[in-house]
Amino acid sequence: MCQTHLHDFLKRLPKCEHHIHLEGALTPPVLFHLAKRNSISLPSDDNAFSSPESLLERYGRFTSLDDFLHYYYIGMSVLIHASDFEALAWDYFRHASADGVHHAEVFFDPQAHTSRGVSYTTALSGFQAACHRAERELGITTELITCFLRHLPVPDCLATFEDKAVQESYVSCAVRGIGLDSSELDFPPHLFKELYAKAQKQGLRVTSHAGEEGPVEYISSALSDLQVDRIDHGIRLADDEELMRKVAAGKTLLTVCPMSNVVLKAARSIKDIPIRKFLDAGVQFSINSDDPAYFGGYILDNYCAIQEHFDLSIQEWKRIARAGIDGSWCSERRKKQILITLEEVIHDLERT
Ligand SMILES: Nc1ncnc2[nH]cnc12
Ligand SMILES: [Zn+2]
Repeated sequence: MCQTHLHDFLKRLPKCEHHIHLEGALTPPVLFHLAKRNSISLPSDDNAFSSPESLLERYGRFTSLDDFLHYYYIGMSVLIHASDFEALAWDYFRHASADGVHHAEVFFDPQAHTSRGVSYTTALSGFQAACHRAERELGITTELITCFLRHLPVPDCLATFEDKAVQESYVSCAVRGIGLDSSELDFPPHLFKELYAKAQKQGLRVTSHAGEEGPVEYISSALSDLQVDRIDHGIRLADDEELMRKVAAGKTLLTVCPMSNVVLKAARSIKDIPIRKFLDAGVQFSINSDDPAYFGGYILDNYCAIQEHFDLSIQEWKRIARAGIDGSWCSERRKKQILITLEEVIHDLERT
């Protein structure tokens, strides 16, 4: 198939996105606009903040996950009102829709907002408004996931989890599950055993970032200590063949983010991401954008980057799309609808 046809096929492929931090959809122009409107001063001792262009240029030189997180937490300090959160998420959903996303399970970081005096309800109500609009106007179904910041003390995470407004959002199913993100090294999953046990007891779905910068042992700890349904990133899984076979047999979904891994130096290049090993071992994975405003691309850019470096077959793409549907936390009815679209796209392609 020629490149134009392939790009068209990848665009039409119905996608489920499982690994996108809504705060990571904050582009430099929107960041500067909100800083001005909300009278938030950006660091004056860092030249990167002199203009949206210089900030974007700095994003191209991240040296590690922590180097990125420094800018990520400063960036989100401009989010104050529910309408800011709504505009941010809506901007993401419009891109996602153009890229062929049918279902999106999106992360946000409550502690990064409550710690600077913005209430959980403010952030949640803005995000929810955008989710409802995405369903109404774009036909994208959504689930919200609260991520806990692993660099903060465990008691902080537990207190946030137990907070009345947070609990209400779980009980009402406004939020479907929990995740664990931020600096990975030195913050192993087992520290959060109590949090995850509580979440599961309440019937929440659970996932965790593991094996992004951290070693493969963090993946086994997330599986055994936290009993996660999914692993976010998980590229270090290829370092342990036995665990890789176990993950494949258990059909645990990895939410892989290729462009993120290269930009944050978790992988030297796209070709070093173990896509071929995962396919050969039968590991289920989806392809995601992580923080699209920071890593230079949305979900379709990530699909195209994988195609460019691995030259996958139509049937391999079908397997990836199918794994994304199976590993989603939406209803069985919704999964069936997306599956039908997938069959139609493949059928159309095979006819031409
Ligand atoms: N790639 C990533 N890893 C860990 N925490 C994050 N928060 C936002 N993006 C992240
Ligand atoms: Zn992430």
